[in-house]
Amino acid sequence: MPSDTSAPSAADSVCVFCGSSPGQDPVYAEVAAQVGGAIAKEQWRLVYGGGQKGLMGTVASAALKTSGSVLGVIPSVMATSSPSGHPTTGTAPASKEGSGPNQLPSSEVAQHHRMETRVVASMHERKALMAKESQRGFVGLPGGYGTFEEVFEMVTWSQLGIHNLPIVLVDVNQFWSPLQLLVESASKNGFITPQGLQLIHFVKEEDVQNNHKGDWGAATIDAVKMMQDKLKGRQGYWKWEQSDKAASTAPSAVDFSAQPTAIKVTDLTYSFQSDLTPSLVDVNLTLPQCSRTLLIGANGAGKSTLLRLLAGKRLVSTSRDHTPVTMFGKDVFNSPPQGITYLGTEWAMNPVVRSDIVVEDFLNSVGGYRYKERRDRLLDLLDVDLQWHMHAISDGERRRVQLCMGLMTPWTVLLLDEVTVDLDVQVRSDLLEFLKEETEQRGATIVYATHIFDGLYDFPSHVVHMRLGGLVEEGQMEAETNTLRWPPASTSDLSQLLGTAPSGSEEITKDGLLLTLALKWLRQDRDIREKGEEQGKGGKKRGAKRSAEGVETDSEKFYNKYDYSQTVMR
Ligand SMILES: Nc1ncnc2c1ncn2[C@@H]1O[C@H](COP(=O)(O)OP(=O)(O)OP(=O)(O)O)[C@@H](O)[C@H]1O
Repeated sequence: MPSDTSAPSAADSVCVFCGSSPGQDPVYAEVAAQVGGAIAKEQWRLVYGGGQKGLMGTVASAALKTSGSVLGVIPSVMATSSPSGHPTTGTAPASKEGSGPNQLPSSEVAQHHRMETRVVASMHERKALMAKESQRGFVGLPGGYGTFEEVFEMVTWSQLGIHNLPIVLVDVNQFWSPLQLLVESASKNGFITPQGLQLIHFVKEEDVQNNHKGDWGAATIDAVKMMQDKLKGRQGYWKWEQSDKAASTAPSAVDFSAQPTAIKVTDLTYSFQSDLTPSLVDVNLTLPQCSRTLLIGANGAGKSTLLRLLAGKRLVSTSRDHTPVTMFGKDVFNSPPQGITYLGTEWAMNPVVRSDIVVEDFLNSVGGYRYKERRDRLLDLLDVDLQWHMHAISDGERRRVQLCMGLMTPWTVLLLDEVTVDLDVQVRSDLLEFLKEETEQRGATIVYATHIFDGLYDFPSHVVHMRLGGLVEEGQMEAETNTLRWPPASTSDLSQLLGTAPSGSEEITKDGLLLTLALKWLRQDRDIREKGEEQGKGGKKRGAKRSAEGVETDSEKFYNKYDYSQTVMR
């Protein structure tokens, strides 16, 4: 067992979800006790819902009686009171489920650090903490709605590839069998893939009797181990043990509310020509200094237009009391602040940068010698050869020269429009790291539009979804900025954002999450656009035109008009 002075780690902990009622049949309590005892015997720590009553109390007491170690996690509204030394929000107890902290620990148990109860603010926090502290997996004993919900959230996280831990349901009295049937039926009906069926293991009476001499605890431990082996190598990016540390050092932990506003867009509507549908409609956006904002949207959503307007490349009509686009409080067109760098794809099309110029001369001509240290760092990072001739290099190499040139002079705001598209993955990854460092160390601000989401998960601090020239309101959008903070604060926020995993995609890597989210948004965007077109809003219907029967289609008209072979025949 764990020593008296050091608490057992999450790596050797298993989480048990169960009811706070005992159930009608005494067999439930017997089995809960067997499971609690077996976990302790295995020298694993039990993580559970922190309550005193019902199966919760039984499983915890059994683990402690077997000299096990227990961590209870209980929301403050469920705790009748908190033991001294436990954090509490001071909320009055609202539920009878709790009183866990009153019952446990007994002084003897507490002295030996075998029982710890953490009082948390909400049910969401409880689940997240229980999951984080349980890297052996999750066991479901009988219970009610709360237990179902906890079990299913863990299954969903597993399906999304957020974790790769076993989920084992103890089917005493065939308690979970109706659910097993439901899951099988969902699979037969094509809602759960065959791999999805493998995510849950049911411990069956027959197995317990035949192979474990009627000991449900031993059978459960074996099932967890068997599932661990089976799931080895499967995706599960969430490093629970590092998540606190990561959260405290991650740039997303920057208190953006304390940062000055770098970019402010207020009620911005913009048309390229007065008779054209506006390319931007009523855009409102506030981006704090040090932020890295990712613009996500379909082709034509307005990303480039917004970036160009931010760069002051086009005039936006202003009035005395309305300046739609400002940076650090200044009108970007009429009194642009120093240090705005815009890098777009059009640069590479300019004949000048395709002429026979040596890269070294080219960089010197734009003042590269003034920032020698930055220039050299970028030359290394972007793997640029100073002796290249601009007319005799590949598109990707030309892009690297552009980036080197554009990034040499220290900038305060960087606007990137798809310029990483033709970089190889190594250079792109190193570049993103460099850009991140620039925001963290120099307080620079970045807005980045791209359609490539590989390797991008850790990059943005804010995400903006654009559709048909406007910003789309997303679930957990921050009111002050009109953006989605990234990465999501918790795994439940993330799963809420993603909704269900797209069919056929059992495992989504950490990297794949942004792509999954973008795909979901873009599909919704297309549906909405098409519905608008059908209703005569938002332009003509795109795609092939199919006419009603007997009516000549455009392509038939064209064919009949220009079918020269028939003309020749005649
Ligand atoms: N020079 C222009 N003149 C007229 N309309 C334009 C012009 N440039 C863009 N648009 C229109 O403005 C809208 C937004 O285009 P924009 O280039 O900003 O989209 P985007 O989100 O950057 O797309 P992509 O992902 O393809 O780069 C589109 O409907 C487009 O047709």
